[in-house]
Amino acid sequence: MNPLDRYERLVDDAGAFRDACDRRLPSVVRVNELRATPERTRRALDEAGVTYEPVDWNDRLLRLPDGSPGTTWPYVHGWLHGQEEVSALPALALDPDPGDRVWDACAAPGSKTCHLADLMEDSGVLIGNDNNLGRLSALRHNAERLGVSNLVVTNEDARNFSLDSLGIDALDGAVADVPCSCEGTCRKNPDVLEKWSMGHVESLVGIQKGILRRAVDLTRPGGEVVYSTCTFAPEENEAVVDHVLAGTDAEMVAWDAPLDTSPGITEWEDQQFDESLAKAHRVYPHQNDTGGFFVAKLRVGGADAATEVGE
Ligand SMILES: C[S@@+](CC[C@H](N)C(=O)[O-])C[C@H]1O[C@@H](n2cnc3c(N)ncnc32)[C@H](O)[C@@H]1O
Repeated sequence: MNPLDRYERLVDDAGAFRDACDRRLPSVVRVNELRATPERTRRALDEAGVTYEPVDWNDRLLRLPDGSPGTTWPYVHGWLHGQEEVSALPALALDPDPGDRVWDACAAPGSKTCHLADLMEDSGVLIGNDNNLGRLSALRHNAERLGVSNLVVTNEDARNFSLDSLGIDALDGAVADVPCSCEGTCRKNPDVLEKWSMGHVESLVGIQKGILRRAVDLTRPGGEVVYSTCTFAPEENEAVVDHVLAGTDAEMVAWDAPLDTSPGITEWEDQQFDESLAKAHRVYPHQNDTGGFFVAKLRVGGADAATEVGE
């Protein structure tokens, strides 16, 4: 079975959705402002003869029609980081402040961690965690090349993560960019569709719920948690967030995504989800010529939450 068949009834234009899923994904880089401004970086690319096109919804992102930037000197010097356009959404959604204490629960190889560090102006404390030691070396390499110095790297199962050894009582924010069935990456890895099974989806759901729940539990009242996946499967998206909303005092937060998206769904097969799941964003490949993505932003509640966020 091709899992994309399941989503044709969710999208506005099933033909355009399927066509986009069959097309190759454009190569994209993010300008790392810890090293250089977007203007200076564009000038360096001009000097190096690298062709680029601006991404209309974010001037820190550039499309490279001729492919990978890996051998250009602005890349080697950490002015650029190759990452999918939609992969910029979690850090933009969390929008951390300089000085914040932020946890990236599933951080490797570090695209979102390094973007968070950029938005935090390399200050505060950023904890990049992943349970896969091999992938953590890529995170460390990326952080070093991009000049990130506010990062603590940890190698734990995010479901049992503790802040005790870090001397931090609670987080200001967290990103849970969880392991998923990766359907939305089919434009660069068509294999994901061939290997897809409902059993695999079901095996991920418990892990996803555990990681998001831990992120909520570690975050202070009024702090925010972003949950993201690169899959379309509602079982891994709305159903996971719905489960955590029901078991905690966290609430969905409306967030204006800077590109075309569809709202999160509130029913799927025989399941109903909280109406507030409509505040989540689904990104389908044909909407912006990107990969597929899901992002939900939650605010942690509790007695102090309203005053903490100045409401
Ligand atoms: C979608 S990838 C993260 C990509 C990363 N956020 C980035 O932008 O570069 C999911 C990651 O979760 C990690 N992972 C899987 N199960 C985990 C767990 N229980 N605790 C922590 N990390 C986990 C995987 O090793 C993988 O690196």
